[in-house]
Amino acid sequence: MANVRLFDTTLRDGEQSPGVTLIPEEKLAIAKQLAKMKVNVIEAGFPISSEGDFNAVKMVAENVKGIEVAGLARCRKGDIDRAWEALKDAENPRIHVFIASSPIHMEYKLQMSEEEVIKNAVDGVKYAAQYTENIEFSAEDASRSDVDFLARLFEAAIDAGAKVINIPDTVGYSVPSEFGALIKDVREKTPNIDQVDISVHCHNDLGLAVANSLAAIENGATQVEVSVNGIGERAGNAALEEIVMALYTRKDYYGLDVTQDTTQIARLSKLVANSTGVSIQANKAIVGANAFAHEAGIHQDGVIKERTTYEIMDAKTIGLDHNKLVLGKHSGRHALKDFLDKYDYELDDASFEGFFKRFKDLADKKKNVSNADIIALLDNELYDYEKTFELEYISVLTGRGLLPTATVRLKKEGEIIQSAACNGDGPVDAIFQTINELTGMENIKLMSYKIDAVTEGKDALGEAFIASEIDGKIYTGHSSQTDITEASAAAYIEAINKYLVYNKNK
Ligand SMILES: CC(=O)SCCNC(=O)CCNC(=O)[C@H](O)C(C)(C)COP(=O)(O)OP(=O)(O)OC[C@H]1O[C@@H](n2cnc3c(N)ncnc32)[C@H](O)[C@@H]1OP(=O)(O)O
Ligand SMILES: CC(C)C(=O)C(=O)O
Ligand SMILES: [Mg+2]
Repeated sequence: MANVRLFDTTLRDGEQSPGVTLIPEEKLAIAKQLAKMKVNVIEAGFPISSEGDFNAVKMVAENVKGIEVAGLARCRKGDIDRAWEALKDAENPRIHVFIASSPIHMEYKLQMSEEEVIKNAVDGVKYAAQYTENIEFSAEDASRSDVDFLARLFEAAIDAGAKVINIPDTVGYSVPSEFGALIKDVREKTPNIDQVDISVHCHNDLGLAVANSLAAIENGATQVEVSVNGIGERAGNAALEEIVMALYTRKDYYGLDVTQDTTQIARLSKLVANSTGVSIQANKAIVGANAFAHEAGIHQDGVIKERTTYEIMDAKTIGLDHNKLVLGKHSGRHALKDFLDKYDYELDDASFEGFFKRFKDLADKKKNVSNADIIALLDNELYDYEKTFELEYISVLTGRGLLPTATVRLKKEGEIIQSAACNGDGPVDAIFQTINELTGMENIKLMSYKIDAVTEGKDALGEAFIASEIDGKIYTGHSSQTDITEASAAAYIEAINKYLVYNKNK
């Protein structure tokens, strides 16, 4: 059975979501999870755009094997050299060059004629071809371009050496029947198109990214570009989980094999939400909190009698399996290891011992430890990076008629530094003021702060999310603890640590 190749751009277009900055270690953790899910290509970044992004692409290229790793480049020698420098140690590197093809972009942005765009595209593809045969060429804003010009541009790019041509709906303007027809037209009008994969890259400005991508697949697209949770520039990209589950659930209709491991979806989605700070709306298809919840009595009655009355997918298919072993304060290492194996988490021996201790601490405080609690605890330590500051001690004094005061002690590079106490407008503000004083970080602007409960019940774990602006970029932090003041402090410190890692070579 044929299949469509999945090109994931969470780490490139996804990172273009307003307010998202991922440090290289976060990109690596996400890339490893994408590889586990068996996507075909990971676009790890745009190496010329910054030192941090160059390092991230390099880290992914060097460490994630068995998968193609792509880097983006404009049709400029400097971009292509930089992309190759970052990608060269990948097992299967792909250079992705692009140039805009619509009249609006050519006239106002590029200030180039059609012939100049073709020349730049051909020169860019040929220049990339000295490094690798694996070249993808994108015609930015293809859906607002003249189709005869697109066909000429693609013909020239293929002759120059492109192996994949990408047809983006860059501004999410198309509607499904029209976008499907565009793919068909390009196929009919581009004489050498049979030599290459046809890719699509759809944006969600009108909420049609997934529908447009599926229409393209029906009209012969062989690669689809997606991002986890649909994040990306403006309203985002086609959501990976929606495309995969549409093809999987409606195999009867599309007749395509799904080669991805769908059971990795839930974990991937949570990892991306935690790392980017872009939370998932409750009614989001596939991965929203309500996606498998039933509220109405008639539905509940139907599901109790036969699940498929109201469920077209089984939650287990996306990895929301319920572990039968009950883990709690009486569980030992074997049961916890079994849980980690089942959910495919890899911890080395030293990290496992530390995690086992934290699990026991949690079980002492919380009667019922759910799978979600354990996964939230694991998510605190999914990727290892240089943590300059660590929380050593915290206490907060607050109440009616009291001036909220926090006392905090931190470790800096493993050594305990002095404690400090500060007042604030509220207890959380007092914590953050104290951390600012201890770390010497006076230039932090708190953009958002949120506390969620991981599960229900008064002993639920509290999950804190922070987004802070430091030197014009946003850094996020996340932590789950039984004590929300501790979770808030740890999340705030995580954002500071990420800033320090991101800027350490500057
Ligand atoms: C549709 C997309 O998602 S495309 C990817 C968009 N992603 C990003 O832009 C994120 C990363 N970008 C960046 O960090 C910066 O924009 C950089 C480093 C790439 C470039 O920065 P600068 O050199 O300061 O240029 P700036 O971004 O202001 O302008 C873009 C320039 O590239 C040109 N350009 C745009 N696309 C292309 C292209 N595909 N091929 C060649 N030139 C291009 C523009 O015409 C403009 O040229 P000009 O300076 O001669 O007017
Ligand atoms: C770089 C290209 C593929 C892009 O992101 C777009 O056109 O939206
Ligand atoms: Mg895009």
